[in-house]
Amino acid sequence: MSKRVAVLTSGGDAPGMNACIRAIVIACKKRNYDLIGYLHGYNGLIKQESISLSLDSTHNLIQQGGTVLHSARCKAFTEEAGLKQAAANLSEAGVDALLVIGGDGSFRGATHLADHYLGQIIGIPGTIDNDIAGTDATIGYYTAIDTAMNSIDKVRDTADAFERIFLVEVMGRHAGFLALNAALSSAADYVILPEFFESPESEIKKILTQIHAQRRVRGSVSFIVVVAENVWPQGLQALTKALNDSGITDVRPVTLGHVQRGGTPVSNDRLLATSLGEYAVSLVGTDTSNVMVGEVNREPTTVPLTTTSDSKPLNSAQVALMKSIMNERYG
Ligand SMILES: Nc1ncnc2c1ncn2[C@@H]1O[C@H](COP(=O)(O)OP(=O)(O)O)[C@@H](O)[C@H]1O
Ligand SMILES: O=P(O)(O)OC[C@H]1O[C@](O)(COP(=O)(O)O)[C@@H](O)[C@@H]1O
Repeated sequence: MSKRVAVLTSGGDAPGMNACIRAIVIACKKRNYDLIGYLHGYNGLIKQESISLSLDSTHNLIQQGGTVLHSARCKAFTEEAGLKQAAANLSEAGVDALLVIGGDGSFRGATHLADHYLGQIIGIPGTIDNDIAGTDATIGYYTAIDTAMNSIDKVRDTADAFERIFLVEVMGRHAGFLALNAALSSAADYVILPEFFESPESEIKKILTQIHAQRRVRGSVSFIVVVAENVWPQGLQALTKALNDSGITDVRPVTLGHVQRGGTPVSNDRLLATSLGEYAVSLVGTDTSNVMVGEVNREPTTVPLTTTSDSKPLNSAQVALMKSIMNERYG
């Protein structure tokens, strides 16, 4: 039986969201489903701002960063009136299934929408932070690692030239996946992660141990500290000052910021986005609802939307590697 499907992108945009939209368009076309795209995240649902997505719209889409549906954070959707309006609009538009590409906040919103909307809701994980339980990786995460790594490589060039200490802040909201992988892949010297942060004092002590030991072994060389955002109280400037106060001068802070959200998606993000988009559409018309699709060990999975905010541990082998070759390299 033909279905009407809707898709939107919500929360922080992530490279690969367009690749996912492309897969959804193709999968819907194949099954003869109608597809509409709501614009600006949940705002589009409330304001009935939508576009039809035809096969023409998929041309050259897989490699584009950002999202052609635009994204947003929508305050009105966190209120009962907004949720009810969105549900009423979906019913009026005859939407049988809503696909939400977004992060854990978007899935919390989708869970609340399910109290008012009787159609199917399927989440697809899209965020550079990889902070969603129920999937090994999220769309956009792999590209953001590469972007951060490439930026840190460039910082390394100037750090080496001046034999300076650089602090590089990497995104991730309250999770350390991006910072850990960016640090490992760029051969940083130390990484500060929310998962292991104890106190500024103990962290400064550990950094100083590494800097002094490294200088004893190798002389005056560069030293790169990757810092996950939102970890250091009062931010990177405060960490710079704390190091200055400890006798380490010539420290430069660099915040990578939103550059990490942009760019053409790398192959792993395109592949994940394409698989998850197709898989989500394959569930339309089944009894499965209020779930997120994901991939675990390269196999498609579904988990209840309500569990996607559960805590997700860092990979233990990577943590051991991080300690061995970075944070505890010199004992
Ligand atoms: N508890 C909630 N109830 C309703 N909507 C929510 C809730 N939490 C988040 N949302 C909606 O999801 C949007 C995106 O969430 P946010 O946390 O900003 O990004 P992400 O989905 O990337 O984690 C919010 O702007 C809001 O519209
Ligand atoms: O774009 P904003 O609103 O400045 O938000 C920045 C936040 O968004 C992110 O880039 C992505 O987070 P979400 O995917 O959870 O929205 C975080 O890493 C960062 O903390």
